[in-house]
Amino acid sequence: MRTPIIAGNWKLNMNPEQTTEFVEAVKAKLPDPSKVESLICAPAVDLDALRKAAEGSNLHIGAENCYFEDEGAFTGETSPKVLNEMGIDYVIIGHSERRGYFHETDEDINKKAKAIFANNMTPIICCGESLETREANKQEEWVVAQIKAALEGLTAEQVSSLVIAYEPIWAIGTGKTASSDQAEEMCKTIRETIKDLYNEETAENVRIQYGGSVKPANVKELMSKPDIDGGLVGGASLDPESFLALVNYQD
Ligand SMILES: O=C[C@H](O)COP(=O)(O)O
Repeated sequence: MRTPIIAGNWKLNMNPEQTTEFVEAVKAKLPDPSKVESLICAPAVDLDALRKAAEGSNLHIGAENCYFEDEGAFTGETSPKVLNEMGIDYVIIGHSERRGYFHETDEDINKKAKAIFANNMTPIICCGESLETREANKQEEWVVAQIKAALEGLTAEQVSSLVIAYEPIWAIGTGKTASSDQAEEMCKTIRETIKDLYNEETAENVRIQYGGSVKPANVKELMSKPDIDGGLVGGASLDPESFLALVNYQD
């Protein structure tokens, strides 16, 4: 049985003071973690404040990116080793904004996934097609290729424990959500791909989120789909009331 996971991705928003205020506002009202896992992924500069504020609560904490080397001459990068030492649980990798603006490749994403596992954290691997790819009806082959490349060389045990976020680029920050049927269709395809690459047990264990204009008004409908195990939420995760409505969607 997969535990749903609702994650906020704050992107380049919030400072340490706002982070502390946000956590203070939500931490007593988060759902039982056996029912829904609540997670905030924050900019690296806010992670220390996030960890301190979330201590003793049901809030998991994540980073939005990391490098694939633990240390060395890599100016400006974030070490997965240090993220683990800081008590970070999850790291988002392969977000379309990283792929697009920062030229992150499938190969980088695969190396990052391995580095995150080597440092005892869990990757959230993002995938998703552009509007152009969807209009050409090539979205399945696109996403399947991204998944195969990201998982290259990972064990069934590792894949069972990780999270995949399907985020169609045309639905991110646009207010245009994929329909719950479109989201389900791709999440099912991803699960079938993992079954083909590994086995049924691994496919049943892996958690797959949908991301792209998820908000309190549509979360319940999306979460009612059998292959959607959570949401990766940008804009609607920045407000404490909205975040609480998302994580408490079962109430
Ligand atoms: O990682 C989150 C996604 O990019 C979705 O962002 P959004 O909820 O603002 O559309």
